[in-house]
Amino acid sequence: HTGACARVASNIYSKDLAHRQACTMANTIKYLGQEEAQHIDEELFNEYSFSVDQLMELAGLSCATAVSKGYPLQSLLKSPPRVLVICGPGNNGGDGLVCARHLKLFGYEPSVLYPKRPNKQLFQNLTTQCEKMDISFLTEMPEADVVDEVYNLVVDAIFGFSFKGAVREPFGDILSQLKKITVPIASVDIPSGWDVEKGCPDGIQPDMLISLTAPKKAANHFKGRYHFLGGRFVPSALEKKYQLNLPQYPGTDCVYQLN
Ligand SMILES: NC(=O)C1=CN([C@@H]2O[C@H](COP(=O)(O)OP(=O)(O)OC[C@H]3O[C@@H](n4cnc5c(N)ncnc54)[C@H](OP(=O)(O)O)[C@@H]3O)[C@@H](O)[C@H]2O)[C@@H](O)CC1
Ligand SMILES: [K+]
Repeated sequence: HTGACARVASNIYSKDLAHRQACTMANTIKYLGQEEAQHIDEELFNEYSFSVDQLMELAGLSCATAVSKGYPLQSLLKSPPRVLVICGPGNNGGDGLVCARHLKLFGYEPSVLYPKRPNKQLFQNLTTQCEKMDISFLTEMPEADVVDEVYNLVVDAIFGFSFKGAVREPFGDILSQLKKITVPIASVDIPSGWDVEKGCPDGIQPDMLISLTAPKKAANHFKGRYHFLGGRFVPSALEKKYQLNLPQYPGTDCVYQLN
């Protein structure tokens, strides 16, 4: 009888343990490897028929929203509320252009540095939209001391999850200036120059990271103050397939603060 009770108890215990483990798993957001991030990206476009413009708009809006939460207008030390947005040659740079446009609508004064522009209609359109909204485009990267003097923060939209290998110019020079600045850096999806999975101990050290769709493994090495999740566009079937375990975004918000 005692043995039966113990067996029942241990059965209950192991079921309880399994349940708790499942709950813990369910609550643990997945950090993606580079290939997995690229597969999800392809699936969103090919299987779910989203267009790049759609997802980029939501991604860029998430970034501007996260910036406005971490660095509200009234908290900025320098007036006018200038922000430097640095855009790279791929979709991460496109997110930056969208982010700049929303920052302008939120009352910030963004300036964009966009040194390597792809010859694609989407990026030309995003550039025109910014120009028509009186967002200035810089012709070269300011020195670190000028950045510190003029801008309240820098949005790093240089490289995202497709970055590989040694940094090529002009981005090497830009990243070396960013390592010297003291104003905060808000990185879009991945701190630029970091290996997407392993990070980069001597790379830039952003104060904010906005992970899009789901964090990438590099986010394990992020030491800044604010980690936001953005890109609230993942259909639940896709989330289940990749076991992303995304948290519930509050209400209608487009960002979720992870820490
Ligand atoms: N589904 C999602 O989650 C969504 C993702 N979105 C966003 O897209 C981002 C991924 O975009 P992506 O794939 O276009 O690549 P990205 O990382 O911007 O960079 C590629 C560019 O960088 C270049 N390059 C690479 N290595 C280099 C090096 N060492 N040194 C110098 N250059 C280098 C490379 O040049 P190439 O090799 O072609 O010469 C290419 O031009 C993702 O992180 C997120 O922000 C949202 O917009 C929408 C939904
Ligand atoms: K980035």
